[in-house]
Amino acid sequence: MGIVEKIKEIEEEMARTQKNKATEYHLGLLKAKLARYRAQLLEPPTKSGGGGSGFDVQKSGDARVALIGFPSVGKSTLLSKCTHTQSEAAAYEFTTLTAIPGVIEYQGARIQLLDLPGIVEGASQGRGRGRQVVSTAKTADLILIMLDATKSDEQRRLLEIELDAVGIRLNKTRPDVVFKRKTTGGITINTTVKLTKTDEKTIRTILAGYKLHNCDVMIREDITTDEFIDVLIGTRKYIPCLYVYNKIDAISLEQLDKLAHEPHSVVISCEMGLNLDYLIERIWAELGLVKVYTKKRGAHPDLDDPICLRKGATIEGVCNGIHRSLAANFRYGLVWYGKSSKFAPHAQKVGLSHQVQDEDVVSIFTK
Ligand SMILES: Nc1nc2c(ncn2[C@@H]2O[C@H](COP(=O)(O)OP(=O)(O)OP(=O)(O)O)[C@@H](O)[C@H]2O)c(=O)[nH]1
Ligand SMILES: [K+]
Ligand SMILES: [Mg+2]
Repeated sequence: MGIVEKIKEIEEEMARTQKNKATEYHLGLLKAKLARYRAQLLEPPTKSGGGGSGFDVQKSGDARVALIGFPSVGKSTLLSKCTHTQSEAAAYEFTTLTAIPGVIEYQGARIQLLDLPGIVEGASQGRGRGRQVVSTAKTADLILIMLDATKSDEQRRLLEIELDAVGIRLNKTRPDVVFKRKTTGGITINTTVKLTKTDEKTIRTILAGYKLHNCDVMIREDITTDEFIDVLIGTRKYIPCLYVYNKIDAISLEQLDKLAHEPHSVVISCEMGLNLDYLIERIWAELGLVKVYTKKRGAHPDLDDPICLRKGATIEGVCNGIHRSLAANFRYGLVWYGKSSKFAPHAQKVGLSHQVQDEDVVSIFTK
């Protein structure tokens, strides 16, 4: 029996099993098995096999944003509107057959936008293009789930299932659980909060299912059984996501209003060019990028050419953004007027490890 069949069998058994106190840990065991098979399914393919890895497109710029959606929702139209790259768009499904990168230039940042082929239900289980698309999504800093506003919201749930199946967790943070393997000493489970969605017995069953007989588990959040399995598997990707509803030119104002008010959603019309600037603002905000202006001695800050960095970046990152060799010759930095300087409007002397904030003005002094 192949892995796909084994997964099907377990899923069927889970569907048959009523959820109650008595079956809780049997279900936990099944979930653990299921997660293991799914992980196997996603192991890198052999050279000849293909299918398991993403498209071979080099990452470029400050961040990568991937477009995921069913065929003909308007992914390629969006890429052509927001970047200088043209991606063929047409009224028939599966127009796009490979990954096509474009660049969004915004606030000094160069954001790579990846147009991808449309996927259908089952993409994560199958071989070939669908798997390649969802695997590519794993490499993104932000996922845009693109939806056709004229179609049912069922499409959204189906896409979420496909991404979930390859280990992507959308708009979630890593569960606050510390897990340590040991060689002896048995299993110790500590919790700092009351567990209402799982219990210690289930957790022990799952650990046994993974043949983990010696480990320390510290749970600091009211997690579910699935979240505990995610911690054990350890390769989950926690990626922010925006739900982009396209083709709003074709729906009523009432429908539009409802979609626009859902969390993490943006409504647009590629064809009519509606709300595209706002979408880019939202992309920027979700990525949490930071732009820093540099200032030479005695000169005004260079406001035209900010350096774009990732959230949490330091002065060292600023140095590398200016010139490769700058960090090696670094003496000290000054942060001017910026939000991270406590002494605005004066300058604060800082070292390489100082974290910069959005819109900081920075001077670097070398040896
Ligand atoms: N009404 C309307 N149609 C749109 C809009 N954006 C795109 N379309 C149309 O939708 C169709 C599909 O657009 P594509 O950009 O090819 O869609 P895609 O998601 O890239 O499709 P695949 O590559 O096949 O997965 C085309 O006929 C577009 O003209 C929009 O905002 N409103
Ligand atoms: K299309
Ligand atoms: Mg396309």
